Amino acid sequence: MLIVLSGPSGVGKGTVRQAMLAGNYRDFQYSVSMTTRQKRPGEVDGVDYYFRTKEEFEHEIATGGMLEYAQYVGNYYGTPLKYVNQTLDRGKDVLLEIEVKGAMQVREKCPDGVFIFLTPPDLSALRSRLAGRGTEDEATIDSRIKKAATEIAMMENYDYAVVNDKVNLAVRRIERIIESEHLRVPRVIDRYKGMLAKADAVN
Ligand SMILES: Nc1ncnc2c1ncn2[C@@H]1O[C@H](COP(=O)(O)OP(=O)(O)OP(=O)(O)O)[C@@H](O)[C@H]1O
Ligand SMILES: Nc1nc2c(ncn2[C@@H]2O[C@H](COP(=O)(O)O)[C@@H](O)[C@H]2O)c(=O)[nH]1
Repeated sequence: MLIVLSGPSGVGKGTVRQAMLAGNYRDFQYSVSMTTRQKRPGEVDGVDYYFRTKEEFEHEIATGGMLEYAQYVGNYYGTPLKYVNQTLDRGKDVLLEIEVKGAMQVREKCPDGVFIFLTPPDLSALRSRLAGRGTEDEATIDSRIKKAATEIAMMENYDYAVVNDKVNLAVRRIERIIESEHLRVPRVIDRYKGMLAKADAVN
């Protein structure tokens, strides 16, 4: 199952994902994105992002290497296609943490994905989270907050909205969504088809 988690910058997507991976629900693989933005202190290439030049990123786009991509506050961000395909083929859930324009491209290509929008309790919480993170200057925080309003207006295109008031509560809400999505009859039938195909191959 492809799980897409969006929400304005600073809402806490990365924090919630890390809390999920540190807790009981770890049954998904995180897709590391590619970006042309500068590495922040402590970020590691291949772990936080694949940090690439604009030319390298554009080469990936031109050669069909991206599932989706978008420009966000002056930089490219995108999802490498190969990892997503390989991981889904292995029967694992994949989590994408991406902004709204990219998510809508994924919606077109993978309509049976699960699209979750993480919202802040209010815009002032968003600003104080971004400021508290200390990774952007004041002007960049302003650009990101400005973008947040249009991003929140895109929420109607998602399947679920989750408020990130408290990290542990947001984690629980997302886990419940994933668990019940796994029980949807078309997905269960798909899993049975896979099992039956394997049994046929053995007999
Ligand atoms: N529920 C919460 N309550 C208070 N602070 C939070 C909460 N969730 C996250 N934060 C804090 O908000 C800041 C931004 O969180 P985080 O980096 O996870 O956001 P993000 O949505 O992944 O941002 P970006 O899209 O820019 O990567 C961090 O300092 C984090 O510790
Ligand atoms: N469309 C995509 N958006 C992405 C991807 N990876 C991250 N993002 C989003 O970009 C902004 C800014 O991120 P930051 O790390 O510079 O704070 C944020 O909304 C991310 O979710 C991607 O692969 N595709």
